[in-house]
Amino acid sequence: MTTLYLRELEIAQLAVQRAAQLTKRVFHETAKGTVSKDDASPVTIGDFGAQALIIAALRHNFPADAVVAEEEAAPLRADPALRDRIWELVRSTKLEDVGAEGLLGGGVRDVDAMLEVIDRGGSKGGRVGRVWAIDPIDGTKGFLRGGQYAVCLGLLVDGDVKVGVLGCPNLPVDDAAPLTADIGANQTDDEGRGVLFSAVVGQGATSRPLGPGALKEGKKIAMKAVTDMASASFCESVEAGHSNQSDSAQIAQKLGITKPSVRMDSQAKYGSIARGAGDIYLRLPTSKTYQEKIWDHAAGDLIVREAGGQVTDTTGARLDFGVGRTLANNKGVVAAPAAVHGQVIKAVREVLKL
Ligand SMILES: Nc1ncnc2c1ncn2[C@@H]1O[C@H](COP(=O)(O)O)[C@@H](O)[C@H]1OP(=O)(O)O
Ligand SMILES: [Mg+2]
Repeated sequence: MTTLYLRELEIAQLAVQRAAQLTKRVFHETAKGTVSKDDASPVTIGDFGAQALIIAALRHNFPADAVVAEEEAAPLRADPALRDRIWELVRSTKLEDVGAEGLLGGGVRDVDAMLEVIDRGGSKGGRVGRVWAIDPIDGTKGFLRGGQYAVCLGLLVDGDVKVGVLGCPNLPVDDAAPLTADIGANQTDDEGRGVLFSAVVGQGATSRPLGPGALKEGKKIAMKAVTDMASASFCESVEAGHSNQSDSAQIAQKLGITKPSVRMDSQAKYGSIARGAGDIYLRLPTSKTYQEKIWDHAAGDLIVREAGGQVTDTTGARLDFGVGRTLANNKGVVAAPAAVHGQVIKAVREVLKL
């Protein structure tokens, strides 16, 4: 049994668990309407807060590692009221498990340290060394709708994803729960929800309840074998601007898939197919110019591959995480069980004329 990346995995899981605790607090305030639409965006507050907590944990444990994250602190330096609201959340979000909180270094010292850590996410990424990719709230539209979103953390070493962790506070804990469309209804109840997906390269993928208490042992997850395309299910973005939904409908038809797509926000899609709740994830370019961001795919890519899937772009090439902050060498994403991935790519290429 290899123990490679064991410590990275433990810290990443706890860092995501803690950050998700912060986003859940913001999520429930939004759901209850205590954050008005004219207020600073709850997404903004959750994003900055979660990013600060994750980077603080990484710097405490792996001070030499580079970090690629979405946000920078400039807007907070210009807006003390916003800064202070975020600080209040960051200061007061701790893991229930005191030992685990200690492993993460106990949070952030003061408000200036918070601004400083948020700004530590500016690495250019690249092919060399250790780089953590963070999306503090992936699926911001889902977060606002009361639907799916994910706290995402991946470790790249020399451009390859080695560790991936996804916290999905609004997915069912139960791996066998059927795949349903984005809830989108400002649900306020965490009962039965919240799952933490993890993978380490070569060691498989797991799921476990996201908490709030001490993390339980993970259960191995695996993609479901697709024996009959007619009954396969595929998922895609809720946002038509993120993935071309008419192309996906044509591809599904070509494959003989008869069920309508399941639309959900965020990398919860990767987690859902990895545990066999869905079968195929299609993300089809809507523009020639958009470059996917590494933090939107690093964790999901590894979790699906370690669960028996294959993840490529629309041409069938593996996602290249070593070219910087974006997946500049790739267009779109096609994730499916390894046994049928080639068949899916063939249909994708025919419809997109690649
Ligand atoms: N034109 C686009 N094509 C693909 N993805 C996009 C596009 N514009 C934004 N995104 C990204 O899609 C992600 C959400 O994906 P999903 O639809 O699967 O929930 C967000 O991280 C968002 O990035 P950003 O946060 O920069 O807006
Ligand atoms: Mg994102």
